[in-house]
Amino acid sequence: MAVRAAVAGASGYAGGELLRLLLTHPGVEIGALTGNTNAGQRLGALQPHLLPLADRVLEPTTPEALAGHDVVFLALPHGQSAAVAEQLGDEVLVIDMGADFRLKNAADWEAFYGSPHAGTWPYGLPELPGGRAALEGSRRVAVPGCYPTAVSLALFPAYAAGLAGTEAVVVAASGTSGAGKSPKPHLLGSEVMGSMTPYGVGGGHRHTPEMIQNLSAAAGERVTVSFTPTLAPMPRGILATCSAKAKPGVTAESVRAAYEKAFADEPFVRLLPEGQWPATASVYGSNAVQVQVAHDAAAGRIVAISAIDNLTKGTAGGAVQSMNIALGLDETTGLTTIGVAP
Ligand SMILES: NC(=O)C1=CN([C@@H]2O[C@H](COP(=O)(O)OP(=O)(O)OC[C@H]3O[C@@H](n4cnc5c(N)ncnc54)[C@H](OP(=O)(O)O)[C@@H]3O)[C@@H](O)[C@H]2O)C=CC1
Ligand SMILES: CC(=O)N[C@@H](CCC(=O)OP(=O)(O)O)C(=O)O
Repeated sequence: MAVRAAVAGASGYAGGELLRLLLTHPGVEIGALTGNTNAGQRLGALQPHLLPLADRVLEPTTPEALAGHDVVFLALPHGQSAAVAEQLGDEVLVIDMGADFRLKNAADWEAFYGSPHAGTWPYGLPELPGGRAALEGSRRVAVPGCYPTAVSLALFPAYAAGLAGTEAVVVAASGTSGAGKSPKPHLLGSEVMGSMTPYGVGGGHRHTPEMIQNLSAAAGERVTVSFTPTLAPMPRGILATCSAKAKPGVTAESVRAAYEKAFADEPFVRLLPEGQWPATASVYGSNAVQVQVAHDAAAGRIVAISAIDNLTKGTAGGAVQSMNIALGLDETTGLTTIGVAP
């Protein structure tokens, strides 16, 4: 029997991508769709690509609208999820696509998000060591941020195998949908087209503590991350270029072997054949993650590169993958690794 799922934030980018995936998920029936300023609007006016839902009308995000569902997805801005979640019963599976429950350390949350910490939920990145076990049977899931998904998957094998030094350096380019749908002056078409710009430079980006949390857990010691995000003139996609010092004795073969072992049984992560490099175009609209790794012997560094679709594996696809695990469904149900080209 299908589970009934509500989506709060159905008018946004993350909510829209989630609905695109849920529409073809055989185990899900789509229930209430809620918004904020767009409550009362037809979904067809806001998400014209979701034709089967065009005549559904958005309700306001209230406990009454979200009641009576087996699963509630929260695709709301940071800081909005906790108040909604606490009105939902413990038996409902609540999947937060925002940041509210991702961090374990309250001081990190307060420093980067500037509000009291709401708590910590099981983290929705099954590929991390112990990741699946944390999600099985859970009724709460914190979906990772898009950059931490790309960066953690690129680097954790090197840390889990004890190959990498504790100071990681990451430069990642993201498509503009990562910033959400609400208008922002630096995201006007004429500002973004034909240009690339860094932002959040110097340790200021709120995804930094989340990457540190994941990589430190894999390493078993504190890892630091120097993270520079970059805005790229494309609607979707993240390309993360990550590196760390290679520990003494590391070779190209030992690095390759660690990555082959980490991803051997992963349905969504593809370690590319040597000489082939990840590309955002290859994962567009799919839940796939492309990874490649190299040992730069001259510089003494491990260089790992990943590509994801920020809206799919980076949020909505990751949310569906975690839902499947929490509900005991096949993890890949409703998800594809098949991209769109050209
Ligand atoms: N975009 C991305 O690549 C990723 C996004 N996420 C996370 O997903 C969440 C949603 O992001 P995204 O879809 O990009 O953002 P959008 O700005 O595109 O959408 C925000 C959604 O939240 C609703 N909303 C805004 N304020 C409130 C409120 N006070 N109460 C209830 N609903 C509200 C909006 O409704 P309305 O339009 O009706 O006002 C809209 O549906 C965020 O937490 C984001 O961090 C996570 C990973 C990647
Ligand atoms: C291009 C762009 O602006 N990206 C967003 C990341 C979006 C995301 O996935 O993160 P959250 O879920 O934590 O919001 C940013 O850098 O803030």
